[in-house]
Amino acid sequence: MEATTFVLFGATGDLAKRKIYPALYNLFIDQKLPLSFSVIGLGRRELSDKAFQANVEQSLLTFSRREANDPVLMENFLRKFRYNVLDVNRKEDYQKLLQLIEQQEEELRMEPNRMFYLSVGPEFFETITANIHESGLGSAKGWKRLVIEKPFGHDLQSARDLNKNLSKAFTENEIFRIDHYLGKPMVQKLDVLQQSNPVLQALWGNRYIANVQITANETVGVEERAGYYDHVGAVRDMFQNHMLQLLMMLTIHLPNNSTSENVRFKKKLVMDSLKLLQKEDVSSNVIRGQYGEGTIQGKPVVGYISEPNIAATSRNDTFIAAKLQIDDYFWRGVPFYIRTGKRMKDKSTRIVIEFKEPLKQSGTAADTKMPNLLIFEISPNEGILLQLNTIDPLNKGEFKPIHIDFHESRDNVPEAYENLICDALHGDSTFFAHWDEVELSWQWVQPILDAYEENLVPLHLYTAGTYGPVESDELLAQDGYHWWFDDKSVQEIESIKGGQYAYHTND
Ligand SMILES: NC(=O)C1=CN([C@@H]2O[C@H](COP(=O)(O)OP(=O)(O)OC[C@H]3O[C@@H](n4cnc5c(N)ncnc54)[C@H](OP(=O)(O)O)[C@@H]3O)[C@@H](O)[C@H]2O)C=CC1
Ligand SMILES: O=C1O[C@H](COP(=O)(O)O)[C@@H](O)[C@H](O)[C@H]1O
Repeated sequence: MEATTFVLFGATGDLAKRKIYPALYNLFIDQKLPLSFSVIGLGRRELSDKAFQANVEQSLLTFSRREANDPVLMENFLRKFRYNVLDVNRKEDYQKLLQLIEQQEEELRMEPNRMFYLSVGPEFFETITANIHESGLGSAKGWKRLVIEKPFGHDLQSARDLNKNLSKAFTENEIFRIDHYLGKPMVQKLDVLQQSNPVLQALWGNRYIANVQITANETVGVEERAGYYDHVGAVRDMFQNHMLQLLMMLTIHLPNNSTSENVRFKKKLVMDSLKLLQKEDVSSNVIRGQYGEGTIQGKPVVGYISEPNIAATSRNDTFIAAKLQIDDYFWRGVPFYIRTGKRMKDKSTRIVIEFKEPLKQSGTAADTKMPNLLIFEISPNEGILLQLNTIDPLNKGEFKPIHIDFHESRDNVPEAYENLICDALHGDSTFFAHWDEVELSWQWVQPILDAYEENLVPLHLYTAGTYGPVESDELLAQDGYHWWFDDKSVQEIESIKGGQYAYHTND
């Protein structure tokens, strides 16, 4: 891998500590970092290199999933880290940074390849990229890359404005927009599973699939992020990015040995085919919710408007469920139900594919028969489960669902940030959000934002520790379906199977 200077804006922040340093450390242990690699951490506070390295070490001890107690390994890793004070608004700080980088590249005989990672608030993105451009930091002979964290805009117009400004300093091929759901190992496997298994390939589309359910439930509430979250809500925080990315990754049809260009092109096709909602239709296709007080894992929790720094009058959404339709050859007629919420009963991100029931449709008595389900467990557990029907040996004539279940041990699963940083170091943008799809995602979400703004969609209060407002069940019920793995469906299956079915986990 090519020599790289990893220039980290926001090196003293929360994301750097919790995700970026542990990811770099794991890549280092697995020998996936370039041999010639150095990190320059940036922030306003004064820190010596030693103090910075001590902070990095502390974050590894706290957050790394791997052992961080081998002193030699640790020393070798920390030696790669240096710190430099930089205020994003001070032009002279960029000149000092340029000198430091050039000096280091010369000392270490490194090619001038620079990866600029913006782990700072989005309000700084345009200032930083303009200064990288003007200062000459981005003009070296090697390659340059920009890694940015969501949010990529606040609505369609602001996303377009942001992109226009970033494009003045970096080309689209140089911009790596992180959506950490695209780094989750199961999400990265979705296309391979489809491409390399004819049994799945043959079933992939509207001929056999009745509906698809994509869920990302969290048990946590707003935590200490009121300032951010109360302005974005579930629709911007999770739906516009993570949830639509899951939809794209599941539904694209890729050729064998596809490239990042193929992925980008096919994702755009999916988003282009997504039926747009009119503002007036939002209330019949989208359920907006906000959590009230309740109990999570036996502990009482307050409602959203009683959380610290949230106004008692806040109408912010903490839950969204929506019905989407892809109007193309493969998916026409298959409803996609997507939901995500905070303070839900359990922590689970999963995709459930419910297959059509040919026996029921042809009028054959099959009351006890369950539909075939294919479930991709994305996190916190990773696995694939297939539900098939067989005959109950104790009660002939009755169907009994059986489960073919594969689960990956959590220890074997790399963190999303490891995968993504490794890909960015290789210049592979397959699992990053490309501008086309980001723009089309905002375009799809914009009528929802407008309808919320104009209060055209009711805000349903749901009890913390449940599966969201009952209205979200009705969204499926009107089409003859229900959410799988909520209490009702679990009981239904258990009553037939006579055993423990669900594998719910906690945050
Ligand atoms: N934390 C998380 O889990 C996630 C965060 N994100 C995104 O990542 C980004 C960073 O988030 P997070 O780490 O939580 O934020 P923090 O508030 O914890 O950190 C912000 C960082 O920015 C630096 N900073 C602030 N102002 C300036 C300035 N004027 N000049 C130079 N540096 C400055 C701070 O350093 P100093 O104070 O030393 O100047 C600090 O290192 C955001 O865009 C966020 O939306 C995305 C997903 C998850
Ligand atoms: O991006 C975000 O994701 C997290 C949920 O991520 P997960 O990997 O734990 O599923 C969410 O809590 C946060 O609000 C959002 O900004």
